[in-house]
Amino acid sequence: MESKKYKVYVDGQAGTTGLQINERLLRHPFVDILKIDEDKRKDLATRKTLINEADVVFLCLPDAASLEAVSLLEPSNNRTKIIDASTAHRLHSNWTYGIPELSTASKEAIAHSNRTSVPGCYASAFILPLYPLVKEGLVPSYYPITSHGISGYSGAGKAVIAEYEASDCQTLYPYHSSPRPYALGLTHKHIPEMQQRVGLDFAPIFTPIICNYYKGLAVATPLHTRLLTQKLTPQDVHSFLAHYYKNQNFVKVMPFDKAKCLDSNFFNPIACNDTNMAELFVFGNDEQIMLYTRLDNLGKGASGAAIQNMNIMLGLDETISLI
Ligand SMILES: NC(=O)C1=CN([C@@H]2O[C@H](COP(=O)(O)OP(=O)(O)OC[C@H]3O[C@@H](n4cnc5c(N)ncnc54)[C@H](OP(=O)(O)O)[C@@H]3O)[C@@H](O)[C@H]2O)C=CC1
Ligand SMILES: CC(=O)N[C@@H](CCC(=O)OP(=O)(O)O)C(=O)O
Repeated sequence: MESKKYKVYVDGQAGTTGLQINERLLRHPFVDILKIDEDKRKDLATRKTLINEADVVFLCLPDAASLEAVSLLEPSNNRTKIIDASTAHRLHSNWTYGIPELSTASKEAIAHSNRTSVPGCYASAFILPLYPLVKEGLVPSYYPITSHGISGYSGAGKAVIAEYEASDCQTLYPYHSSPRPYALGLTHKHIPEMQQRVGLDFAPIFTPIICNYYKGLAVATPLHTRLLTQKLTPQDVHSFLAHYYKNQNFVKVMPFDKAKCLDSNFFNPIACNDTNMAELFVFGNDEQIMLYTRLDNLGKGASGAAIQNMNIMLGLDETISLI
């Protein structure tokens, strides 16, 4: 099976996510990349031909363009598999949500799917520790979750990258040098998938912060131990998560010992950069717990996750071209 070469087209291949997917495809032994000419990147007819010729299509586009790309599939085309990096299909019942580590059923669903949505970068980091805790009833579904995230500026796409990297950035955007909280209307676009995929009764209060470094993301979610369904210490929660994810290639629960996972008492949000890992941490005391996840927003937060999902959808080893 693994000797077959699959034709892969990346729609949006000049964007941040598209370029990163392309890098990983170039070292993938079982794919041939279908290229689009630079001047045809937004030409509907050319995109339609490539989309229908491909075995696998990655959509690395704004939401509206992703919806349009799906509409370009010929009605008779049951062969082409689509992996969408945008927000457009993440809550769609005909699409599979691409976090294979959540359960055996999640991975099976991806393996049998022709349509997979790559989760949001903050959403992946939020869902990974909370999903098993809610599923097992340790965190009640009615818990009023509050969470915050920090991300390098590459998460915001090429227009914002250009702002941060402009030679006159200091003059044009004097506030870009400091961390900038945003989405303070509490309607960040990842909140619906966070709530739905974890199975929370209430939308989490989630606030992200964009910072002046290129990539690397961390999401922190505090819990009061007295609001859990049973008496649990941070160490109990750590042991539970470590057991839950013990067989995963790309999700790792890090040592409970702070001396082993902090950098001189500081949490380092860039330590997963250039990997496809999501690393989970549990901190706290008898009263309060802090869940932390870090990942590369361009790796497990986007392009790495997209390739991992493709590997699973094609029945290949999920780690190909990712380690
Ligand atoms: N950056 C990240 O960390 C993550 C991004 N995502 C999501 O992935 C998607 C892509 O994001 P990102 O790569 O950051 O965005 P970018 O803005 O960097 O790239 C988007 C690309 O899509 C192209 N494009 C826009 N409209 C069309 C169209 N109608 N037809 C063909 N191409 C089009 C753009 O062209 P042009 O170059 O001409 O502008 C650009 O190259 C988004 O939905 C984003 O939310 C998901 C996870 C993480
Ligand atoms: C730093 C930054 O701006 N990050 C982006 C999220 C990146 C991402 O995951 O986008 P998708 O939901 O399209 O996958 C944001 O908050 O909008």
